Parts: sequence; C-alpha cells; structure tokens
Amino acid sequence: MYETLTAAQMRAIEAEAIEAGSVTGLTLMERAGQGVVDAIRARWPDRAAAPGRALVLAGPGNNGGDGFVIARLLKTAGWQVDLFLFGSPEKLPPDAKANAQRWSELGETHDLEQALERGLDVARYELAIDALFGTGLTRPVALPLPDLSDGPAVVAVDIPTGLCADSGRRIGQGALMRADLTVTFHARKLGHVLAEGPAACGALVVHDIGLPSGGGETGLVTPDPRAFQKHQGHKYGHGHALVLSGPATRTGAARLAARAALRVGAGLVTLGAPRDAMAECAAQLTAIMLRDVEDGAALTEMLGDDRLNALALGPGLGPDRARDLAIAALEARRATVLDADALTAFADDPDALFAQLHPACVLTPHGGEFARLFPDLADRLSAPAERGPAYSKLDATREAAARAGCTVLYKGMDTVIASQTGAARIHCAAYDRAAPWLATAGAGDVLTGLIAGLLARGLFPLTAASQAAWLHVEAARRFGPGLIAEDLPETLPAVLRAQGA
Ligand SMILES: NC(=O)C1=CN([C@@H]2O[C@H](COP(=O)(O)OP(=O)(O)OC[C@H]3O[C@@H](n4cnc5c(N)ncnc54)[C@H](OP(=O)(O)O)[C@@H]3O)[C@@H](O)[C@H]2O)[C@@H](O)CC1
Ligand SMILES: Nc1ncnc2c1ncn2[C@@H]1O[C@H](COP(=O)(O)OP(=O)(O)O)[C@@H](O)[C@H]1O
Ligand SMILES: [K+]
Repeated sequence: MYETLTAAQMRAIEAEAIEAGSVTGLTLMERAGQGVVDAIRARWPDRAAAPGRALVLAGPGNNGGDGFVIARLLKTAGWQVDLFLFGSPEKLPPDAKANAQRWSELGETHDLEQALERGLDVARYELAIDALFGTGLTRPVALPLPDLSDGPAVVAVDIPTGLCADSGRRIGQGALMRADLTVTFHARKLGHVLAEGPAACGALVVHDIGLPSGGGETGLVTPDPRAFQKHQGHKYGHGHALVLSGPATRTGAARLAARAALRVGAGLVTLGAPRDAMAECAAQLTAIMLRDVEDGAALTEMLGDDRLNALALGPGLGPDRARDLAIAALEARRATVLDADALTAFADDPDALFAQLHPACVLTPHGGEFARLFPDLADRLSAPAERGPAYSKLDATREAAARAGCTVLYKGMDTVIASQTGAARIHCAAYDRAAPWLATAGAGDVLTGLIAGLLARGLFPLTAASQAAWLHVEAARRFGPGLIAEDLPETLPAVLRAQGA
C-alpha cells in the first residue's frame, strides 16, 4: 500500500532525518531539484535533447529553493533560463538562500511582482517551472499569475501552487497553477489524490530523495490478492449474501448488485424481492436464487437462517421499503451494506439510523447521500477553503464513520474509506488508475454488490470496501470505453485471474 502524507507529516520526516544527522536540508533540496529535472527529461526527451527557453517561478520558501536548484541544473543542461522570485532574496530560508547564491553565479534573479505588472510574455517559453509554493501554502496566493494553459509545458514542484497539500482543495479564490507534470518528493501528499488535486497536477511522479519510509497514516488502496483468492471448501464456506430488491420495474439495481456479489466469490447469493417483482426477477436470474421478501417482518423471519451472513440493501428499493427493511436488517446484526435509498430514507432523522448501525456495517454514499446524512460535514467540505490545511474529504469521511459507528465509503473519483476507529484508505481513480467510464448509471449498485460479496466471504468491512473499490475501478479500466454497469461483473473474472485469485 502506498502511503499518503500530510504536509506536517512530511515536515516531521524531513526534520527527523536532519536531526539524526543522516542527511542535510541542502542535500534533500539538491535531490529534489535533480528529481524534477530527471522527470522533465524522461517525459519530454525531445525537448530535453534540444533545450529551449525555460521560465522558473520561485517562491519565498523552500519550494522556491528547489526552483533555484532546478534553474541551475536546467541552465547547465543547455536551457536558456529566466528566473523570477516572489519576495526578497534576503528573506529566503537558509537552504533556499544558499541555492539562490549558487544560481546568481549563472543568471539573474528578477522580481516576479514587477514582471507581472509589466506583463510577463509566457509564450516565449517551452517550459515553465512552478516553484512558488509547495507544502507550506497557508493562505490564498494573491498574485495575478499568467495563464499558462496554451503556452509552455508546466511542471509543478511538489504540488501546484494554490492547492492545499492536505486536501487537494484550492485555497480561497487565489491563483491555481495547473500543471502538465507534478514531481513530488518521497511520498504522495493527500492533496495529490483528493478533490481538485489530480486535475491540477497533470501527471504525477514521486521522486525518492532518500528519506526513511513510514510516518503516514492513510494508505492508497492497492490490491490484496489474498482477499480474493478462493480456498477449497463448501459453497457455504464462502458465505451467503442476500441482496434486497425494489418493486416490479425497479429490480435492475439489486440484480446488478447480486450478480457482482456472486462474481466476486460469495458461495451463494439470494435476491429478496417483493411479491409483485417475482416474475420479473425470475425471468432474469439463473445462478442467483430468488426469495419473496415482502417487508421488514418477512426479512426478520428469513434472517432466522444464520447462513445468510451478508446483506446489501438500498439500490432501487424506494424510501419506504428501504427504511422498513433497513431497520429489520440492522436488528439482525449481520454484515450489511447500506446504499442509495437505504441512506436517503433516513435523511429526515440520520440519528435514527446511526443508533442502529454497528461495526459490521458499510455505508456507501455518493456526494448527495453524504450531504443528506451528514449535512454539517458536507457544508464544511463545500465552504470555500480560506486557509490551509483545509478540511478534506478524508477528514469528513473519518468524522462520518466515527458518528455512524461503522465503515463509510464516500464515493467519487477520490473514494475515501474510513472505519469508526479512524483507520482510513483512499482509492484515487486518477493518473494510472483513471476510470472516467465508471461514471455511469448503476456502477454504484455493482460496488454495493462487490462489498456484500466480500463481506459474505468474511472480510472485515474496511478491507471489503477497499478491495471492492479497487476491483470496481480495475474492471472499468480493463473494459474501457463504452462501459455500462452490466459489463462490470462480467469483467471481474479476468480481473481476478490477473491478480492470481
Ligand atoms: N519537507 C521536505 O522534506 C522537503 C521539502 N522541500 C521543498 O520545500 C517545500 C516546503 O517548503 P516550505 O515549508 O518553506 O514552504 P513553501 O511551500 O515553500 O512556502 C512557504 C513560504 O510561503 C509563505 N506563504 C505561505 N502561503 C503564502 C501566500 N499565500 N502568500 C505569500 N506567502 C505565503 C510562508 O510564510 P508565512 O508567511 O506563512 O510564514 C513561507 O515563507 C516543499 O514543498 C518542497 O518543495 C524539498 O526541498 C525537499 C525536502
Ligand atoms: N470520475 C470517476 N472516476 C472513477 N470512478 C467514478 C467517477 N465518478 C464516479 N465514479 C464511481 O462510480 C460509482 C457511481 O456510483 P453512484 O453515484 O452511486 O451511481 P449509481 O447510483 O448510478 O450507481 C461510484 O463507485 C463512484 O466512485
Ligand atoms: K509548486
């Protein structure tokens, strides 16, 4: 699992290494600058082979210090480099000042604010380096930065200027410099994988600057084939998932979930449908069993069979049926995924839901459902981020899980999964995991079924939800353009096989 760090965690790792005497700040800065120049060469070998004009924008802190290193290395490699500093050279922190002095032997340091007043002609550059602000950004960037979108290739040092490293949110209404390539150091920061981060970063390279690993607490989800492998045993040894369906003409969502639960390896899957939907469901199902579950009382009776060890409910249920069934399901204390209408049904009284939830539950809200259950957290997340570190989707999901007393998977390109104990994971469907085709009707229902299937197989809720999120995106990526929700369960066998399951 890859770690993600906050800015404070990154500073602590750096400070500890420097205090231990294993490295100096100047060495780290040199390695950082070298890493950026190497990444530029790897990404644009043609430009690197015939160097042109490069613009370096350096800020008042150590991000600016990296900029001075990069200016020197680019110039040495044959680029014509113009460097503009925001702030005064005398006020730079010590390592940045040392590199400003080394740069002064090769070129001039121009004043950025004066240049912007005069009008900085960015069209003359092939390459622009954003070394204005990195992990130290705390307030909006009050600079009329030029629009580089149609001009040079833009490379962000550590993180695009204007983006909060802890939340991926833009700080205030200040400038945000979108990059084509972002080169960060040691580990990804939360801001690279959350909210606006991926769109602002362009491609992302993580460059090793020789710091010891550890120190982060939130990992990015990676596949754990042990979680999907199927061991020898009877079908009941792999669990029996029950997915609850809505009424006639609204059964598709639950059928999608049921099929995903079966494909991900639950030993048995039953669809529980109201009487009026039986004929419709029977016409569509083969390996999935069908039972009449008219209401909450019928569900309670059915759950007398303790081999039914995982439940999924919400997709397509309609709010009244969802509320009735959710109360019965939660009383039975089984591993339970609540999605869609099973969340919305409690919008008028989320506390009534929270009082019933228990640690074997997983809630899978999208943004709208999250706001219905946790309106105060959603408000904090949507209010403009005036200062850094800003409130993040990770913060909101953690608070939601603590309040709900169970695991919460907050969907999106940046899916955050947190348990009631504070443990959290992020699945970022961007960069080499981009899956835009997943934004299609019914994809969420499939995710619900995947989680239910993995819960039936005995995985802990946080693991089941995290691995399901990974499989879901992997199936979408493997299928590719044209994906519709039905394709996801059908692509799962190839995904599982590729993982050695
Ligand atoms: N950690 C590591 O291991 C390594 C770190 N490295 C590099 O260091 C970078 C972090 O450096 P950093 O801490 O000096 O922060 P940075 O982003 O340069 O800015 C801080 C300065 O800006 C100021 N300021 C803030 N907001 C402002 C605003 N809106 N408008 C105006 N000013 C504002 C703030 O001052 P303040 O006024 O808030 O006191 C402060 O002076 C990191 O991203 C990476 O590139 C690498 O060299 C390798 C190893
Ligand atoms: N841009 C995106 N990249 C990757 N995954 C996405 C993106 N947009 C949405 N998703 C995923 O698609 C699913 C959509 O679920 P949901 O919003 O519940 O829709 P539905 O109810 O139609 O199934 C979620 O798993 C979400 O994380
Ligand atoms: K930057």
